[in-house]
Amino acid sequence: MTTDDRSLVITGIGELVTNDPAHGGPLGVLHDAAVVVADRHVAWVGPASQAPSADDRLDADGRCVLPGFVDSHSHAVFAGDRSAEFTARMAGTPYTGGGIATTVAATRAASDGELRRRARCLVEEMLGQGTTTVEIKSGYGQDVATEVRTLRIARELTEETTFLGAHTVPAEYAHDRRAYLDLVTGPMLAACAPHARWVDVFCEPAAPTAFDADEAREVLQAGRRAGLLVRVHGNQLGHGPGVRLAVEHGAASVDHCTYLSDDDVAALAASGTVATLLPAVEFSTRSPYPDARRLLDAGVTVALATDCNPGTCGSSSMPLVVALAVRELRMTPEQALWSATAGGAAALRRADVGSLRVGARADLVVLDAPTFVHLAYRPGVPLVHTVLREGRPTGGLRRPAGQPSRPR
Ligand SMILES: N=CN[C@@H](CCC(=O)O)C(=O)O
Ligand SMILES: [Zn+2]
Repeated sequence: MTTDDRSLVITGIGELVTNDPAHGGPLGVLHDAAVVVADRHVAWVGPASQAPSADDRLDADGRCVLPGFVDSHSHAVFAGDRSAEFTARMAGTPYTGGGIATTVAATRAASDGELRRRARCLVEEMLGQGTTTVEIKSGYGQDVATEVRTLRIARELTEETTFLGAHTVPAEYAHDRRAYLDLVTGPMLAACAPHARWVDVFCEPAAPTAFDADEAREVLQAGRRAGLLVRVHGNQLGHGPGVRLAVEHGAASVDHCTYLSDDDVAALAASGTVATLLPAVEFSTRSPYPDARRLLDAGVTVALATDCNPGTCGSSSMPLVVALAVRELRMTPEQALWSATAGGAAALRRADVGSLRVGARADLVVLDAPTFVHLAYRPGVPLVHTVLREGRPTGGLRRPAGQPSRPR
């Protein structure tokens, strides 16, 4: 199939989601469509009957094709396992963020090789489920050496890397938070900034080891001075200052947004900050879901992401997130798919991913389904047939040759 110097035409697309409003509606859906890929980018989109020829051809055989998912929030570099914490939570123990210390200890003790192997596995797992762009945070090192190690490994896997030294205050600084803030905003930031695009902070006064408004402001200001762009973990466990702080700092995104005041919603609606919702976290922590409809009705841009991490979301699956967004957040299938693709791109300030318009990166998913609605209609079913990243086929979860597709 396509290499850098060979073009590819994908024909037989029963339903094509472009996310290009020029084709109508936010999803820009075309039927009986074709896409031409050249030089790793989308070169042509239109009716199959008018498709230009290309060096190679892929017949989608009536399947649905959509932009690759953009998972704008993950913590994919870590060691250890917290399934026991999950079991306790299912028996009624609430999530407080305290378990992060368990992952910090395991991550510090792990070799680069182990961290790299585990992170690669997770990113491969994501790719097989249609995620072609992923953001990865540090935050399980919480010392200079381990934060740098985790960011270097993240950088091998994605350009969207985030410095989250201010995830929680580690145990050795529990009685001197000031000293940890000085470390995070001083030597740790200086060592990490070359490996990161973003700075993030867990601003959550309800969590004893996370950061309050003044502390979080200090972290974001230092990150900006170091040339990093801002994103924030906020309003996950209770009402608080996270959203206001994110808007005040021109953050690309504030993530979680479970507990919002009317002022928070109004501030988001008047800002360029995306609200990123992470419903697989509420699913995995048995917590109340965020009110997506309230945000959408107010005109806030909403993204959906996994938050894949060992504590609050063991899932790497954007199809699961889309299904939860429809079932539990009451988003329409159209809204959920947009938020999981174009919304994620907005949350990462990326114009080149999240859509299949001419000039976009040729990141696309062929679903073994006639319509994207099946992502929510058939939850838990491996519907991803083929994934192309930058025009190249990936291993994905392709059905072995000769095995019949399920009826569409
Ligand atoms: N809220 C903070 N951080 C992660 C959870 C990290 C953990 O519990 O290990 C989150 O986004 O949910
Ligand atoms: Zn997170």
